[in-house]
Amino acid sequence: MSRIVIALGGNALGKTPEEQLSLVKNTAKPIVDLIQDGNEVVIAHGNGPQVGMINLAMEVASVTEDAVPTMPFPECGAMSQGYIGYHLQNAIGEELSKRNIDKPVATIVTQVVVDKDDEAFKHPSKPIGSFYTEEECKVLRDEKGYDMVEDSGRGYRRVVASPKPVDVVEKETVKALVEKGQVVITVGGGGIPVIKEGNSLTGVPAVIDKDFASEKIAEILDADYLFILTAVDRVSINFGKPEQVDLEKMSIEEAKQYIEEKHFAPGSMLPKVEAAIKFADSKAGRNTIIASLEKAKDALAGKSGTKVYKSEE
Ligand SMILES: Nc1ncnc2c1ncn2[C@@H]1O[C@H](COP(=O)(O)OP(=O)(O)O)[C@@H](O)[C@H]1O
Ligand SMILES: NC(=O)OP(=O)(O)O
Repeated sequence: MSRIVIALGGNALGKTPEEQLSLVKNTAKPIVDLIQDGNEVVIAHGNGPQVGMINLAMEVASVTEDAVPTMPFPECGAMSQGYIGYHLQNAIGEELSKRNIDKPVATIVTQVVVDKDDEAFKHPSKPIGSFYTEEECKVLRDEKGYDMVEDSGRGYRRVVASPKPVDVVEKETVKALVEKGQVVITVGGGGIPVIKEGNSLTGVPAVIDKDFASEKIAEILDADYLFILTAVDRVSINFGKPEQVDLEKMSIEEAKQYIEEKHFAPGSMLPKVEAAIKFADSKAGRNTIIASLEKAKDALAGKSGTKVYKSEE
């Protein structure tokens, strides 16, 4: 039996409520496979498209409707956790019931402490929401003051600050539930970023990378594995080129070398590999596996995915 923290990527959730409701039924299956095999599973997920959608909807509505107040960004992050968690916990609960596994599933609204002096606040880098044309991008920049960037030839997207996670506020609650054998969904969307001053926590307008937040909760829970589940079966070098090589494993040293050689795209594979290195390096026996959602069970058996490990093991 292993304790596994799973970070779910965008392909597990889709972009619209209808798409999400349908996709999470498939997402639940490989997760429940791991639970059925006796593993303790904790689930984290992204929220880039969802928090962008919620924030934009609230902004538009607050301008056009007197009855709708301006909704601060951290509250939009909290809404995204609730909305995604609601779909995920029901889908996982249903899949568990179908297999006659009696286990409660719950989503914890989770806050993650960040450093108010994190340099990331000066350099917005995390893409959220939809893709826009160049003309739409200009309108959003001028009228809403959004920071916009071109995203890998796919169009323009809004970017917000993405500070690193320092601590998880609700960690004792998560630990207690995991110890009781319950399935927990936590640090959704990387957690609601908060700054701690004295006894108070204040939300800040930012989106923490879910791969880094998943790594943080995996360390806190002393997990055996961090599973970063995405749309590709393995991490590659020379990705998308004729000489592409899909990797079964890489040591921390090799991974760092590949980062220097720029094999991993910033904002997509790079944070996953960085989170993988951090977890594998944090304590002997801890491994990260970057794999596809569908092949999570094969990845645990060493038949799929890319394992990132400490070389002396
Ligand atoms: N070196 C690489 N190896 C494998 N995939 C890569 C690499 N560089 C970029 N990618 C792309 O990164 C994607 C994963 O990033 P992204 O879609 O942002 O993740 P998420 O699943 O968290 O939403 C893969 O599906 C792939 O298209
Ligand atoms: N919070 C976060 O990392 O979201 P995405 O995975 O959707 O970018």
